[in-house]
Amino acid sequence: MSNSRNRPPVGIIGGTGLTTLSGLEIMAERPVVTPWGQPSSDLIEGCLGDQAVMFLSRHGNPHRIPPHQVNYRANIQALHDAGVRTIVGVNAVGGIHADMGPAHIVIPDQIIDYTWGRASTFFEGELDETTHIDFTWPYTEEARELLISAARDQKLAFSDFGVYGATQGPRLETAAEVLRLERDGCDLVGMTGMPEAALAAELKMNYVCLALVVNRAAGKSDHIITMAEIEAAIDQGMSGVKRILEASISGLGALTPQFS
Ligand SMILES: CSC[C@H]1O[C@H](OP(=O)(O)O)[C@H](O)[C@@H]1O
Ligand code: HPA
Repeated sequence: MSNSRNRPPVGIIGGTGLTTLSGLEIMAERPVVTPWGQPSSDLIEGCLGDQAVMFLSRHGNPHRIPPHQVNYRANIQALHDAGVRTIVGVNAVGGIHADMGPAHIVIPDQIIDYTWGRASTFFEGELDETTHIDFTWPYTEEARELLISAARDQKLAFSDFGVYGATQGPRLETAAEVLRLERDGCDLVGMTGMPEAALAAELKMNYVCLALVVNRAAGKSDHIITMAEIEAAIDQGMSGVKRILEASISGLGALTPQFS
């Protein structure tokens, strides 16, 4: 049996409400620069149980980088170059689907990208050839199954499906925009799911999203969205997200890399 501490580290990108990862046994904190510039935070190298982990804070630590200004390319490249082959993107989202209310956990299976103007590919500039990756299934199914079985074992309220609509932000949506997202088939709305997932796919990395609903999407409740409501849902739900990470991390570390 392979020693899990010798396996490639699993990358965890923490979002809103997960700027640091409690429970992580920290070994080193590495400032990194990539050809695309600086990632959002230092890479925190540590262990979760017996599995090596590289943690990166998407909005920086402290949380200061808005979703449209995250350097997604630097974040994914930094994790790739640190040996990561599987990434879990943790996301706070608004719930559109009626069953996806605050503190509900979702492991989505699809994305629709509504973002614009973001540096969204590694394949540009002086190229020898054009590259069009397949992106039919944006999340690695084996990784999704590991999160789903961990959520089930932990007896958490969760959904094993969902279409993540990635909006530009940083403002929240109008009620009409959410109705349009719903007509399009979106169950969740967030601002950071893209281009993060596509960039990981371009570098042939396994990628999966672990989403925590922190509010009902605009127009889907009888009140406007407040930061107090979002913080309360994070307080209520983030412990479940961490339990899923802890319970699945060893399996994630053992996933077959798409490259060596
Ligand atoms: C009102 S909170 C919005 C903020 O939270 C989500 O971030 P992340 O996906 O990094 O957890 C959302 O995408 C926005 O950036
Ligand atoms: O309602 C939302 N919309 C977009 N992004 C979000 N992130 C958390 N909640 C939301």
